Amino acid sequence: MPPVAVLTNVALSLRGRRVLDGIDLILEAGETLALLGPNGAGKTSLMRLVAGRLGPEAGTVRVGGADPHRAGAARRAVGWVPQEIALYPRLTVAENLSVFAQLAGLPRRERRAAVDRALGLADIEAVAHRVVMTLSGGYQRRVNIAAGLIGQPALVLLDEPTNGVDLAARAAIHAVLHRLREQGTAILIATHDFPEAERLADRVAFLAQGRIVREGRLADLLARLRTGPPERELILDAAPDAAAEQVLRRAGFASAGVSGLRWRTSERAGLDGAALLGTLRAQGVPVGEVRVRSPRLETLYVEALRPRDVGEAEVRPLVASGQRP
Ligand SMILES: Nc1ncnc2c1ncn2[C@@H]1O[C@H](COP(=O)(O)OP(=O)(O)OP(=O)(O)O)[C@@H](O)[C@H]1O
Repeated sequence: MPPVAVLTNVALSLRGRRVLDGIDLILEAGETLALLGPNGAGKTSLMRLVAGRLGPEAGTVRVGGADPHRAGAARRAVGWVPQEIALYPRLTVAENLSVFAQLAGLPRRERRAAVDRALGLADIEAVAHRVVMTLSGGYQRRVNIAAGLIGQPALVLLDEPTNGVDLAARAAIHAVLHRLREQGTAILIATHDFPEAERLADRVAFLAQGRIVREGRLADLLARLRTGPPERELILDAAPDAAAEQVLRRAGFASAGVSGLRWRTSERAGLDGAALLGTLRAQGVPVGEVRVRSPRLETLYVEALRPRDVGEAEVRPLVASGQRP
């Protein structure tokens, strides 16, 4: 099956500033790709290109072989779920979906079935006749997703769909994404939530300053990482004083929480646990326990975004200021 979306050497500038550069990305039919990156990295901009809301400054974007910025059919193959709730607050859920069905160009006779299908996929039939503004934030998010699914798109783009929702709503949204995946829909999801990306994604791409700095199948990336030395996590008996903190930092540890009691290696140094415990204690660090931690997506992300030595630089600063003002 041909890929759903292909981006080739894409560049984009907004108000004279380069926000994406050299983007090559392929999304296969039915796969879920998680886009991770710091604020301002360009995730939303990349999705807007795939949705055809923007055209690239250089390179090409293709959805189902056509340019979504110019071809309506390609645009309609993409369901866009924006980060903010984009619904009519005074209309009911079903009325909202009906409006979105009309906007998606569905003929009148097909709209009712499309609304029912989207209600079912998002598991929100129970609130179909509730006015949107009376719903909880979690339900509004699910309606927002249902609106993006109304035209049965081959590819759905979700921009931080679980941002700010409680655990129950998050689980409900994940269930929607699993259903979509089961029916063969390709999904591109921007998220800051590592466990979410691990749970949902087949592939991940890390974006930093407008460039993809690492991309691959999640299982392959993690497997490669796990062949290296394990990460170490220290549990301290007491918060370290300034001297102990210095020892920890020199040994490559970083604090992993606000209490100051948990520290992790960023270097993944190969020292054995007992030796590490002895060495740190001898230098006045109140270590209670050394744990082995299996490297996770977060480890990959930190590694991928770490500034490289000159000459090895994969992450080239693209714009002088880099981040949002
Ligand atoms: N309409 C716009 N005009 C000018 N600059 C913009 C516009 N929209 C975004 N930008 C800039 O483009 C860069 C990328 O922004 P984008 O929203 O794509 O990043 P992001 O990775 O989605 O960030 P976040 O995680 O905060 O949502 C940022 O520097 C941002 O300030």
